[in-house]
Amino acid sequence: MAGFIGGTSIILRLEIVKERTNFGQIATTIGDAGGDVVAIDVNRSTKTTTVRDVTVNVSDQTQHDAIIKALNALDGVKVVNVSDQTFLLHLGGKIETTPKIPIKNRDDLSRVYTPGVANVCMAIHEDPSKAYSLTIKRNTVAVVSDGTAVLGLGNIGPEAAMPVMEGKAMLFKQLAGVDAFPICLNTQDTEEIISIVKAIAPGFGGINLEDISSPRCFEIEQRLIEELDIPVFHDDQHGTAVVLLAGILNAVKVAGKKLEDCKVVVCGIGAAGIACTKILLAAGVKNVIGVDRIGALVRGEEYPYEPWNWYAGHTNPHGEKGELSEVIVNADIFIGLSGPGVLKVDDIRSMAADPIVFAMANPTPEISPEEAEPYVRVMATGRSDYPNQINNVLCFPGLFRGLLDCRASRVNEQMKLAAAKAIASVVSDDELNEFYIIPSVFNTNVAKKVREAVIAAAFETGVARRKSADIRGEEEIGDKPAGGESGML
Ligand SMILES: NC(=O)C1=CN([C@@H]2O[C@H](COP(=O)(O)OP(=O)(O)OC[C@H]3O[C@@H](n4cnc5c(N)ncnc54)[C@H](O)[C@@H]3O)[C@@H](O)[C@H]2O)C=CC1
Ligand SMILES: CC(=O)C(=O)O
Ligand SMILES: [Mg+2]
Repeated sequence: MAGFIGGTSIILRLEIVKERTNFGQIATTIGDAGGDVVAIDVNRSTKTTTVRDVTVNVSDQTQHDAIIKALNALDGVKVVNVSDQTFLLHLGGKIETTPKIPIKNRDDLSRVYTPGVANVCMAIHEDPSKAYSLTIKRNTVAVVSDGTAVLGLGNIGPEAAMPVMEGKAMLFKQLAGVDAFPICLNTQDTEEIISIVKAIAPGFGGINLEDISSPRCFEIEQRLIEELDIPVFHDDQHGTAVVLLAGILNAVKVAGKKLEDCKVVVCGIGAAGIACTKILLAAGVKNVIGVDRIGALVRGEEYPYEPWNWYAGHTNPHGEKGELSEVIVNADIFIGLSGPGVLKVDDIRSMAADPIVFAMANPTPEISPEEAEPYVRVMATGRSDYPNQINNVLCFPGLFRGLLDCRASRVNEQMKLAAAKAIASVVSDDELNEFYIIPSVFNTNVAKKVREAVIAAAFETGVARRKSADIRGEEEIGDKPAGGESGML
């Protein structure tokens, strides 16, 4: 098995000679090696042997290897096979296309396909806007990546990016009824990516750019916004920023801090770090310091990377210089969008009272909650296995549901701020506490509230292309598209 990141659940197929050992011994051996037995199934049994499938939670590759070694050393036990539940879940991919109507006979065939379909094609040819009512366009989003900044794993290529994009497509559908297609491109050339996305756009109601490294992601997004008439949204920038702001709005309430007075250190000044900084500045934060591998970004320095020159010119008002450990002193908030293990316990100890730490690098945060928790007031990560998951999944499903339903031409700042406030508002003041600053991904109110906020902002800012009366209510979220198109031919 390939090495794995983070905890996982493995299934061990064990052939056990009944006379030589018993299951108690096996369970003890697994436990002593650090594993947690969570399920046992009998696969087959004879008079002398039993084959059992034992599901075990393991925290890392070392523990995994230790368990196998200890079991193989037991008299009367043979490890026949080891499978990983996460890999099993990915076999054959995670999504499929399902027709909305069955083709039962020749008559159906002649309508959904040729010759009947030709009339529909010609109707769209005469009025291309009918693509919204007569094709899947009104409910589709392309999730486009080139595999260059996949989570925090880096440039791992388009094939390796597919599982993430399939996962995003699942979330789009389950949380907001949006049909999303994973599209991973075998090119890292900015112009080529722009031209490919423009070429595939006719079949889509929106474009979600994902895990494209900076600075190319900025130009790709900007050019596509200018050159396409459907909304284009780089999730790692804006989705992350929206959810970050939602979490910060609630975290400062818990910690009794005023956002505008906070000193904020952002580590990792790439796509997500820059967008998160921009939304914090827009929300009134005055003292943000950006830190990347070269240390704090300071006004007056010349950086080879253009976005950093902009960044340095708009942040760090007191010109603080140095490494993360130097500029984090007396900071109220740390935001990590860099990589694993960047933040140390001593860094947190040097922060102001009641520090807020958002270690958002995926899949391994800048510091583990176990290490940080004794020293922080509020701790959040991007992961689903800890409290306070700050992840763009809280934004993109509801945001695109809203964009598609009001047929917005673009995403603007007002929509992003409205979405952030909507997410924050799902946690009521009564519920708010250190371990619950952000709603769960499974809270169905999140996508509904984000959708409503986005639609309202789209109408206020004049980017909605449907009449408000044409848009049906929120009860549609999660089962089918909310667009009421029947009378629109
Ligand atoms: N929780 C969430 O919703 C999200 C989390 N992320 C995470 O944020 C991280 C960055 O993502 P992107 O901005 O898309 O990537 P990016 O490649 O555009 O930027 C990453 C930046 O972090 C810097 N960096 C890396 N290691 C560093 C270190 N040890 N010290 C200081 N700076 C360091 C890099 O130099 C680069 O400027 C990834 O781990 C990603 O998983 C990104 C988007 C959403
Ligand atoms: C969550 C996400 O989009 C990322 O880590 O890249
Ligand atoms: Mg991403």
